Amino acid sequence: MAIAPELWRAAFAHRRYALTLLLAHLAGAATHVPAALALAATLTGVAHRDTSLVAAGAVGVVAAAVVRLALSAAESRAATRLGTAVTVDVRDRALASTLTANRLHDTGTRDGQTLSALTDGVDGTDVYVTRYVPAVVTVVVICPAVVLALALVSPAAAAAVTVGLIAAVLGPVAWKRSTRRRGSAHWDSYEALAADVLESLRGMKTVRVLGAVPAVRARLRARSDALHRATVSVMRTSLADTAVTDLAIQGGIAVAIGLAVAGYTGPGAGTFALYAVLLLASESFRPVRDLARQWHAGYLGLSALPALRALHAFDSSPPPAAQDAPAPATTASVAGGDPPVLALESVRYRYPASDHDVLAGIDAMLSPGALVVVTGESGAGKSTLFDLFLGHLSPSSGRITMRGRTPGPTDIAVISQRPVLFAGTIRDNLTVGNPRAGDAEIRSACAAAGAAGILAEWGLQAPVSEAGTSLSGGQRQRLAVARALLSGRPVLLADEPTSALDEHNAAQVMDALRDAATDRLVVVVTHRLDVLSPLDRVFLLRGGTLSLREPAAQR
Ligand SMILES: Nc1ncnc2c1ncn2[C@@H]1O[C@H](COP(=O)(O)OP(=O)(O)OP(=O)(O)O)[C@@H](O)[C@H]1O
Repeated sequence: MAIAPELWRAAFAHRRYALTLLLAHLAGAATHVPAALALAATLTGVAHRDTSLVAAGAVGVVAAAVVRLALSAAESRAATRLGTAVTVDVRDRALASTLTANRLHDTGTRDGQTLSALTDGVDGTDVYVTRYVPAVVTVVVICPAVVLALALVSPAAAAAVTVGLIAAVLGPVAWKRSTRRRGSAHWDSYEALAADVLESLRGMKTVRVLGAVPAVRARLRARSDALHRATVSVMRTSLADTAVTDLAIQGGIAVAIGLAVAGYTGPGAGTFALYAVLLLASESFRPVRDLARQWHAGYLGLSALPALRALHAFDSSPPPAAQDAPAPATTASVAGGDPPVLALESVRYRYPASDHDVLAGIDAMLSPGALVVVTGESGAGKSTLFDLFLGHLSPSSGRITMRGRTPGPTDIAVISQRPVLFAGTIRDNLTVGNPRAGDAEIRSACAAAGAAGILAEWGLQAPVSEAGTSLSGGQRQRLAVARALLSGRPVLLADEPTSALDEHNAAQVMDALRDAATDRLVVVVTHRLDVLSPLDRVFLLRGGTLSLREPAAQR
C-alpha cells in the first residue's frame, strides 16, 4: 500500500466528489457480500432440491448485480469529476510555478522534464485519486466487515482469512524502499528521454548542419535503453509483489475452505454454512486483488511525485508571479504619475558559491529622459544587475527602489538577447503583455519600434511559427521592442537588443529605444559602442562598481 499524503489531500480538497466516489465505490464493493450469501442460498437450494430457495437466492444475486451496476455508473461520474478537479488543481499550480520568472540566463530544469511532469505526471495523479484511493479505503473498510460476517459462520475460517489478508497487504512492504527507488529511477529515465527528445527536435537544424545526427541518435538510443532497463526493473518488483499477494490470497482461501470442509456438519444448515464460507473467503480478498490491480495503474503518478513537488504542484498558496498581475496601462505610452526612477543604494551582490562580490557597492539614480546604457566586459556583472532589478536575485546588502518601493515584476518589461515569439499571429505576439491593446495602439508601438515595415508587409493576422522561426532575427528583435512598448510598463530593460542585428537594423532598434526613453526608464546592456549616441547616459560596470562615462569617451 503506497500512501502519498499530498495526493490524498488533493483528493479531499474536493470533498463532495471524493466522498461521493468513496461511498459509491464502498457500496458497490459491499454488494458482493449479499450477492455471495444469495449465491450460497441458491447453491444450497440446488443441493436440497428446494426450488423456492433457488429462486429467492437467484433474485438476490440479480438484485445485487443491478444495484452494483447503478452504483458503478454513479462511481464513474464522481471519478470523472474528481479526477478532472484534482488534475486541474495540480496542473494549474505546477504551471504557475513553471511560469514564474527565473534568472535571465540560467535555469536548472530542462523543458522536456517539466513537460513530462505536467502531462504524464499529472495524468498519473488522476489514476491515483480516482482508482487507488477508493481501492485503499475499500481494503480498510470492507475486508474487516467481510471477515466479521465470515466469523459469524466459521470463526476458524475467519482467522485463516485474517492471516492471509495481513500477509497480502503487508508482504510487499518488506521491499517498499526498493520499490520506491526503482520507481524514481524509472521516472528519471523517462524524464531524461523526454528532455533529450525535445532538445533534439528543437536543435535538429543545428544537429544536421554539424553532421551530428548519428551521435544524437546514439544518445537517444542509450536513453531509450536506460528507460527499458528501468521499466523491466520495476516490472520485476511488481511481479514479486503480485507473487506474494497471490500466495497469501490463495493460501488464505485454501486454509479457510479446508477448515470449512473439516467442520461440515452434513445436510441442512451445514450446507449453507459451507457454501457461505467458500464464497465469503474469496470475497474477503476481492478488495486486496483490486488494490493490487490499481497499484500498477497509479504507479506513474506516484513515481512522478518528486517532480511534481519540485514544481510546487501541491503548495497551498500560488507562487507570487501566479497571483493576479495589475492590468497593464491601456496605451503604448506609460500612464501618468512621477517618472520612474530606479535608485541603487550601496548595492552589493555575491553569489552564494563565490568568495567575492560581483557588485561591490553600487550607487546610482537611473531616470528617464535619455537612454541609460550599461556596458562592461564579459563577466563584469551586467546580467546580475538586471536580475537584481527584476527581483530574481536580492542584494546581499543595500537596496534598489523605485519611487521609494521595491520594483515589482509588473513594473519592468524585458527585451532579451534572443527574444522569443510564440506560435500564433503577429497580433497575438504583440499583445501578449497587453491583451486590450487596439489596432491603432499596436501600429503606433510598431512604428516606434521600427517595425512598421513588418506590419505593412505581413499584416497583423500573419501567422508566426513556433519560436518565431518564420521571421528574421532583426524582425523578431523589432517586434520584441514593440511588444515591450505596448506592455505599458514604466521600466524597460533591454539585454543586448542589437546583438543579432546589422548596423542599419541595430541603429533603428536603438533609435526606437531612445524614443521610448522620453517617458519611461530604458536601460540597455550592450557591448556595442558603435550603436551609442552622444546623448545616451553610458555607465561602465567594472570591478563591481558603476561609473558614468563622459560622452566623449563613448566611441
Ligand atoms: N550562479 C552563479 N554562481 C556563481 N557565480 C556566478 C553565477 N552566475 C554568474 N556568476 C559569476 O558572476 C560574474 C558576473 O556574471 P554576469 O553573467 O552577471 O556577467 P555579464 O557581465 O552579464 O557577462 P556577459 O557580458 O558575458 O553576459 C561572472 O564572473 C560569473 O561567472
